[in-house]
Amino acid sequence: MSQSRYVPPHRGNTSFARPRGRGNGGFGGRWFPDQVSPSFRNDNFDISEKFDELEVIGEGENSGVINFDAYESVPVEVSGNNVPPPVNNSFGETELEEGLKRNIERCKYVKPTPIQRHAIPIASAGRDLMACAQTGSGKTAAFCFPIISGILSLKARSSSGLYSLPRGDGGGVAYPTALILAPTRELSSQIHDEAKKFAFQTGLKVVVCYGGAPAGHQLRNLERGVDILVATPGRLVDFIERERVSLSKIQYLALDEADRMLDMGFERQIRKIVQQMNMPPPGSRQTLLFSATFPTDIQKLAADFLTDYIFLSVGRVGSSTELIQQKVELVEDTDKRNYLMNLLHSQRGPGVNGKKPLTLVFVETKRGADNLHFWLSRNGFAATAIHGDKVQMERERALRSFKSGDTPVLVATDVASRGLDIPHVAHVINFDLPRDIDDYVHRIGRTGRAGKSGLATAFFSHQNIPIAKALVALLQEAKQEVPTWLRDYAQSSSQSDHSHRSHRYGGGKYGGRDFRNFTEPKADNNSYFGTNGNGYHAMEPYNTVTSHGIPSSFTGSSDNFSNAAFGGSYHYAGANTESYGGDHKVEGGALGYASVVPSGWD
Ligand SMILES: Nc1ncnc2c1ncn2[C@@H]1O[C@H](COP(=O)(O)OP(=O)(O)OP(=O)(O)O)[C@@H](O)[C@H]1O
Repeated sequence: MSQSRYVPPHRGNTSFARPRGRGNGGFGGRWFPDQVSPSFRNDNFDISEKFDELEVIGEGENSGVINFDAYESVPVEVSGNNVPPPVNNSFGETELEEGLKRNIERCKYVKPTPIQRHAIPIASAGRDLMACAQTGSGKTAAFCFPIISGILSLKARSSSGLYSLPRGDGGGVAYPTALILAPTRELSSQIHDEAKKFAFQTGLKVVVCYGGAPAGHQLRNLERGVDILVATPGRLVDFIERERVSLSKIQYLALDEADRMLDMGFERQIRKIVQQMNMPPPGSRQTLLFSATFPTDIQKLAADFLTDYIFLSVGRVGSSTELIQQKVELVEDTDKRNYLMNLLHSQRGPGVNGKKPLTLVFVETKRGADNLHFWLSRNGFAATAIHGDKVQMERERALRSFKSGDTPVLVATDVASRGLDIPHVAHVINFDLPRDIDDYVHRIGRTGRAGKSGLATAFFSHQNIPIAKALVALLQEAKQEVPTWLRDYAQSSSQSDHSHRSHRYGGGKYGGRDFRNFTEPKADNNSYFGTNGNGYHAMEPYNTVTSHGIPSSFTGSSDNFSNAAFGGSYHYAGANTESYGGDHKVEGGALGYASVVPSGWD
């Protein structure tokens, strides 16, 4: 892809009315030559070679060593009214507060990543934002920086008597100014750590609340006051209902993995938190939604939480980064274990810096994770497992032991698929492919982060035919080799069209653009898009700037989603409860719709 300069759309018009926002031995298992599956033996794919090409970096070395060139050629699309221009090449150009800038330097962040270049000025200008960028490209800082900076400037005004900024009422109720929501305990803990680093010595208090850990300690932290609260939805609702947290002073709301947070399972809780618990409405708070994937139907739901927002996509939404080398192997279910064993054995060698490359193995169910973990251990592999049925201490222990390299193989459900930033993950293996292509994108995104290369191998069995078409589209887009047999499956699946993904993604295309620009005009568009005061009219396309060519064939999703997705009732196109095997739960929702909670999620 050729590089091209981004031309800001409205250089002359960047002022906004709202004042507030300016602002080891693990692979030494037994070798079973007789168990090598014939297809593996005959395959040209020699994984040990691939590993020689991979960079394995030291703990914490992600910071400051981003290979920015890897991100320069990605397309950037931004749409909305009066879009603030991006900064060029340094954090110095941003309007971020000095205390934060010092911390950015301390963290060795030399220059902003593309998502940061665009998102920071937008969010600093007080604008609502729906932002998408590839996995591992620095989204956490992109929403943390403007929030931290914004609160710091609020505090400056507060100390000069211009503004009152409470943290707590002294009577045990905490009043955070910013709320960052994330879907899993581990991710919220990670965001908390990051935010604390960036808020170092600024006087800001960052507190985290998540389920599975004793509430007492978290409550004591809250009692001491909080500026930025990072939370998982369940624990937060609990604390609000116990009147230990009030959202009435929220000025900033950020949803990380926003599409997941608004998808089935979480949407009800998020609506409760955002719309039914005294949080200031859109327009009186700033809302930032971030993810690597943003299906069109979820974009539409998300519009309820935003006002006059800017849509920003860096890299095609839902696409995987070209930094990850993707392989898809045809492996029947009965062969998967042998295949895996061969892959793990072939990852021989000491690795870089004496560290073993870490391998993350995704499976579909919690029971499957336990079984595979047990089998690997019995066969001499230093492995551990993480899933939603494990108690928090076990989850933390598993992650620690994986990160340290003591158990360089981690078997996981989707609970580990989103957001986790673990240095050294060199290989992601989809032992079971997910049903949803977005989950695949997030899973493989645990490698190839911050400009580093990575490897992802998927075991494709006949059960995965429904995802074939979307997988082919994704591989093509990421300039990866597409096996002929996979193309054939994709072809046959589109003929029989039994893929529910095709409903959601318009036949394998991704919801990669601001849905406001390509929704079919309808007579009742204004009311159709809800009562959120967006002032949005779908007939008039938003100002859209694309930094360089998005292929003309790429015209967004041809959604077949149900109109009902906008109201209280939500229908997941094509999904029914039978289609979810394993240990997915179906819950009757208070709003009268069924919610499917996939295994392993909090
Ligand atoms: N400007 C920067 N300079 C150097 N390192 C950076 C910069 N921005 C982010 N990083 C590092 O890049 C890594 C990936 O960032 P982050 O976890 O925010 O990615 P992400 O886009 O949120 O990924 P995901 O979609 O998986 O959640 C982190 O280790 C982070 O410290």
